This record gives sequence, structure tokens and C-alpha cells, in this order.
Amino acid sequence: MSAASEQDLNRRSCVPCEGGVPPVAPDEAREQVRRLPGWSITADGRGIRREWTVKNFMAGIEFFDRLARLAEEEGHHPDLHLEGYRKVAVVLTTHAIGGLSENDFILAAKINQLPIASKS
Ligand SMILES: C[C@H](O)[C@H](O)[C@H]1CNC2=NC(N)=NC(=O)C2=N1
Repeated sequence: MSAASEQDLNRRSCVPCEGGVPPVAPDEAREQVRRLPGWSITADGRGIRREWTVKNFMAGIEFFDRLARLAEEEGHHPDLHLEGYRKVAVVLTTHAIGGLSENDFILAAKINQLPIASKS
């Protein structure tokens, strides 16, 4: 995998993953995540994470609702965390391979396009 721009990732779609492929190598993951504003590699290296402080509780829930629809369209599903009444976090990892796949970066680019009533 070579790193793609956020715009390129946005034009692509997730492909079904049922395992059997190696996770993206750590160096490549770091290079890729640099092109995705707001995202960083998780401490265990198996995923990427972004958090937002939202305007109010419903803004967080509405964001999750939009995100759930996007995830269903893409067939790739995020771990959603409501970490406080105005703090939301999203972790992307490909469960089937226990690490990062291109699907995670594609979905991150698309999540960055979603409207969010954010405070930061
Ligand atoms: C066939 C289908 O693509 C798989 O079951 C998908 C569904 N959504 C998924 N989402 C995530 N995050 N990881 C997966 O491994 C995964 N598998």
C-alpha cells in the first residue's frame, strides 16, 4: 500500500474483508494517517482514532447516526465511543485481520467529510 491523499481515499469504497490479508505495516500506517487530519494511530497500533468535542449531547448522537449510515453503505464498521456527554471518539480497525486495512483509511477520509456540530 502506498499512502493516498484524503481526496483519493474519498473517491474509493471499502471492499469486503473477511481476513487472509496482512495488516498495513506500521510505517505505511503512519505515513497514511499523516494525510488524514485529526486521526492518530492507537496505542496498540491496531487502529486509528479521532475524537471531537461536540456542541451538545444530541450533536454527538446525530453524528453517530450519520456515521452508522455511512458505515452500512461501506460495509465497514467503526467502534463508536461516547466518552462524556459532549465528547465522541471513533476508532477504526479491521477486526477480521486484527489490525489496519485500507478500509480504515477510506472510512476515516469519508468520516472527515461528515457534518459535525463540533466545538473543537
Ligand atoms: C464481509 C464484511 O465486509 C465483513 O464482515 C466486515 C463487516 N464490517 C467490518 N468492520 C470492521 N471494522 N472490521 C471488519 O473486519 C469488518 N468486517
